[in-house]
Amino acid sequence: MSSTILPIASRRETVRVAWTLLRERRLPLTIATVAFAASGFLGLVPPWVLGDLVDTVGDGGTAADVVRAASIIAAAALAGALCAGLAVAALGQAVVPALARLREEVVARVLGLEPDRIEEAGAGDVLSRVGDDVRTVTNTLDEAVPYTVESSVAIGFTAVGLAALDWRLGLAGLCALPFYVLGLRWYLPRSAPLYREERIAQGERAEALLTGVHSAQTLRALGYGEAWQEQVAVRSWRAATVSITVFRMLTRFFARTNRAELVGLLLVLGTGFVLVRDGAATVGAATTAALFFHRLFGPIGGVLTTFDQVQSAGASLARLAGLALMPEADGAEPDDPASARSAARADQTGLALDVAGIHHRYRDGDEVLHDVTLRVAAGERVALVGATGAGKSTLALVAAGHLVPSAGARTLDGAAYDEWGARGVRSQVALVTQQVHVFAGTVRDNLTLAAEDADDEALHDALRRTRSSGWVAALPDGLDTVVGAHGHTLTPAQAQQLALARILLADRPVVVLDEATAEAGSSGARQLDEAATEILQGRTALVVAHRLTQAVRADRIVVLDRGAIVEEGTHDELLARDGQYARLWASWSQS
Ligand SMILES: Nc1ncnc2c1ncn2[C@@H]1O[C@H](COP(=O)(O)OP(=O)(O)OP(=O)(O)O)[C@@H](O)[C@H]1O
Repeated sequence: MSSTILPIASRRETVRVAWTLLRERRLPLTIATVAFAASGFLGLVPPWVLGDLVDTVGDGGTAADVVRAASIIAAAALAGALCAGLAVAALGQAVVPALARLREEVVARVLGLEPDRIEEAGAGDVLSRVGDDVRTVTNTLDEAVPYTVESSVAIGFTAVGLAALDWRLGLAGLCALPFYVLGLRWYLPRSAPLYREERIAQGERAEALLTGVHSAQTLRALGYGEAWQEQVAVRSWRAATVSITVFRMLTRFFARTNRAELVGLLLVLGTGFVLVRDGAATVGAATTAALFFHRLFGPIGGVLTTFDQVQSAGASLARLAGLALMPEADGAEPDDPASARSAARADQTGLALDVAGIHHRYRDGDEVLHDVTLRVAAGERVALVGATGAGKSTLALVAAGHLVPSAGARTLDGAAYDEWGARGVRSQVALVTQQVHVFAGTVRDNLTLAAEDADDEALHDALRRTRSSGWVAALPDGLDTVVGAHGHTLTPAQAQQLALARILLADRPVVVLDEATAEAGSSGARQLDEAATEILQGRTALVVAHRLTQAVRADRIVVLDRGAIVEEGTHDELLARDGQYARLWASWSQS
């Protein structure tokens, strides 16, 4: 299940992460503590003054006594509100920057995740952590945490005040405690797993929706549209069912807290009655005790009702802390075998790439690659062809090191991918996929991503070789034109050409090409084919030939059918064999 693949911090680790973030904010934390305590103390004043007033009136007090009592209550309420406001503001000063830092760390870790790790975990899990979990923790810190702290302080002061009136009244109030504890003991073991289940169900629903939205066209083209809708419906219903179960559990829990309140108040009133009857306490003191206990309803209810929110935020915080505690982006460092090898092989043309016995199954899906073994010799250009859904892109991702296969071995220049490390492989193998991203920035920024130190001459050379010089020169500011989300919009073919130019600048010995931007026969396709020919020159290349013209020029063509290699040879050999490639070629040529 997706949630088990990315780490979740233990309770101790979560507390450690929270404390590490909070301890730099000692001053606002101290102010918050003092202000909360003052507000808790001031909250005792109204019940105490009212109880006192009962005795005063009983002893023949005047209207002036009532006015005095009302003034004291108003002043205490005002001061209490000011202290509570100050406390909440100071708490915000402490926790908001801490949360911002946690969010930054989480985002940094997510950006550093290897694509195959995200693939394995499911983008939904990652997104629900940086989205839902951050939102849950933020909302809880905004409302539930200040409320919980304020309520807890009020409970503490009121309990002490009750006992200070008369220890027997304190004891009577204390008798309600086991009922609250029983309620919590009923609630806690049920709530934590239910909240976790709710979060997982929400993550899976988000993932199903996202996949559906991003791959709508492909799913429809493959005839999976309805099946996927069914999947989304099943996951949505599951998320809704879990939420309904959570709601039911909360209702039963509230019934238990009401029972505890009833028991406590009856006991305090009964004890007060006995004490007054025996002359051990005044009516005023008994009134104060009942008001004290009644005053506990709000804070206790507050703590209990926010308990679930705080617990739920705790679960979210553990998921965020799990990401924050992950080591920073893994991979091989410059002095690892990757660099040593690349230095040793710098004078040679490409590196040999081998995949052997590859099987792959996407999460919850059928196997899409079955025992694929393929060698691309150093400097060789191999084209992968096959019908839609045959597994070409999957094999390309596996070969490029962007997807860890379910089984099988991969080597580069004779050394296993594990030995190279993720960064090591990436330092040798460039991948151009069907999803090309134009980064927000200038054309120059988009190019120098691949080679920071490239000068204008190198950039222009890369543009020329990828047939992009013309349209880049025609842009309002040439190389310095801002493109991407808020800039000049590039056509898909232009974006693809930029991606190819980046590959030239990155200068990797092995290239895996899986682009399908341009329609066959269009001038865009011709230019892209020329650009591709240029970047594959002198490199080991595995090319997913979406347009069969890309296959004709390959040294060898490999035909995939339903996840298995069924034919291999040159264009002429395969045409002569009159098998699957010949049929694909015939239908391609006619279209
Ligand atoms: N991320 C994914 N999650 C689940 N299944 C996937 C994923 N990507 C591909 N598949 C499935 O794996 C199978 C092979 O897909 P793949 O994209 O590798 O085929 P292809 O030959 O490249 O197809 P095309 O020419 O349409 O790109 C298909 O059944 C596809 O639905």
